[in-house]
Amino acid sequence: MKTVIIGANHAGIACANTLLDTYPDTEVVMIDRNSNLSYLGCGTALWVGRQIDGYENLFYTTADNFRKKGAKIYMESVVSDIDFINQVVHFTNKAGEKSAETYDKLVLATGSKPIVPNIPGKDLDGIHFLKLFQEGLAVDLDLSRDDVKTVAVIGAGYIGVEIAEAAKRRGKHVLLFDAMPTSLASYYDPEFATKMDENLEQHGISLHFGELATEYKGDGHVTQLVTDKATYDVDLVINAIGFTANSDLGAEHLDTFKNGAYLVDKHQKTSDDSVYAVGDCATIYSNALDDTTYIALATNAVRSGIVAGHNIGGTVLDAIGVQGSNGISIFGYNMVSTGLSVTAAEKAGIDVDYTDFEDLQKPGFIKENALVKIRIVYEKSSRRVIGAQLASTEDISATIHMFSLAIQEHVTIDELKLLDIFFLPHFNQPYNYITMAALGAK
Ligand SMILES: Cc1cc2nc3c(=O)[nH]c(=O)nc-3n(C[C@H](O)[C@H](O)[C@H](O)COP(=O)(O)OP(=O)(O)OC[C@H]3O[C@@H](n4cnc5c(N)ncnc54)[C@H](O)[C@@H]3O)c2cc1C
Ligand SMILES: NC(=O)c1ccc[n+]([C@@H]2O[C@H](COP(=O)([O-])OP(=O)(O)OC[C@H]3O[C@@H](n4cnc5c(N)ncnc54)[C@H](O)[C@@H]3O)[C@@H](O)[C@H]2O)c1
Repeated sequence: MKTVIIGANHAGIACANTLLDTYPDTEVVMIDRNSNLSYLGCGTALWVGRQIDGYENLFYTTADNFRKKGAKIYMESVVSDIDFINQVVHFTNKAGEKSAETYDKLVLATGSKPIVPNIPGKDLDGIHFLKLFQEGLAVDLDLSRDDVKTVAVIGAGYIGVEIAEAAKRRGKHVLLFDAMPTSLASYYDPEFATKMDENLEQHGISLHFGELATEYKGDGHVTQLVTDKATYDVDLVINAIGFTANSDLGAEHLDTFKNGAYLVDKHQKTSDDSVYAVGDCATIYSNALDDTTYIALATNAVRSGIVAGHNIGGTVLDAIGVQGSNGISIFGYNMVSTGLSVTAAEKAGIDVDYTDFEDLQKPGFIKENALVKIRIVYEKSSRRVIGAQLASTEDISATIHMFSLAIQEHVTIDELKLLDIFFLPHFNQPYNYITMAALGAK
């Protein structure tokens, strides 16, 4: 059995490792257009903001590691065409040489691409995206220039907020724009997102929400950003208005979701029996929505790669769906969420209620202590938990995993009320915030 994997980043790597480690008789061929693989984009803001020493440790494997395991791997090779009928992948290397590989099974792991704001001036110099390692390098280099004083970040989602913090840490004047009225609006309800907004403002970031960029101006290099409200002098722009699936290769042959992602089943199989799709180029099943959706996260990429690897290798393994669990930590303020916010649930047509609670993490007699804010979202009719949000300067990150499992297992808000949660003053209160929030549910 010969498997060709197009895309050797997180999803493709997870699939290749599963096949190579568990099914040694499988022949694996990997093809990627990039010169590097396994870059953890989550570290870009950390090294650009000088919170870690450098980017070297943000790569967790190499092409040679795959060669050692017996795979054939082509880097800097762009797949231009797939003959799905004869099962052949055509690609071209950096030197312009054309090659082809036949397959028994094909894995599409081509990931995502940043959405480009289609406005005048978008091709000026000094306008960046932040998907690839190389793009992080370019931003880092520009931030090192003394004449770059003002940075505009378009999009206050995860990438935008993280890179705004990084640019501020590099001493720049930072303007952060979003079409929505708050930052992080896709992940948190306004009661939580505004806490992050206060945090950003307290650290000197200038917020421009509900404001749309309409034009970039400059003579070769960007010097001004025009929005529907004002014109700003800027030296650098970073676009971060979301990702969409990179699915051009198979879009005509395979069934796709509304954003173009390949529609996959529980085995990561597409509408073609020989073709699987994993990671950001594929759909994913949301247990909160109880429906197919699109969530671009490295965590989902890895899990879906493992599922495809086992099914191709011969072990039937069903994907169990995801909750879209996520987290962010900005200037020491931590926020985590899973499932749906009230806003997202309403948008999806789910009738929900929610319960909020806020208290110190630990008993008052403990000095190192901080407020924790929690919201649990549940469906009115079934009372199943479908979302949770937490915010604190304490590390509350592990709590969200429990809510992720609760959503996956259809736990109701009433079942959470008397859940056995341990108490130790070093960690939490006897009347801890999860129990108190659950008990407060209508
Ligand atoms: C700045 C940043 C921070 C992030 N932080 C987090 C985080 O903290 N947590 C989290 O869970 N997620 C995070 N993400 C999202 C995460 O990086 C993506 O979800 C993840 O990279 C998806 O992995 P993937 O392998 O599916 O796709 P990709 O990483 O997009 O990889 C696709 C691969 O396919 C190759 N390819 C595409 N087309 C072709 C072609 N025609 N021929 C050959 N090769 C091709 C590409 O070169 C690439 O290597 C972040 C992303 C960014 C950009
Ligand atoms: N900490 C993490 O887990 C982490 C970190 C970085 C990236 N990621 C993932 O990578 C993917 C891409 O991140 P992202 O930040 O680009 O996307 P995102 O979806 O997190 O945020 C995009 C933001 O852009 C805004 N927006 C959309 N169109 C706009 C427009 N025309 N003008 C102004 N604002 C506009 C949206 O309201 C949204 O707030 C996401 O799936 C994200 O979850 C995750």
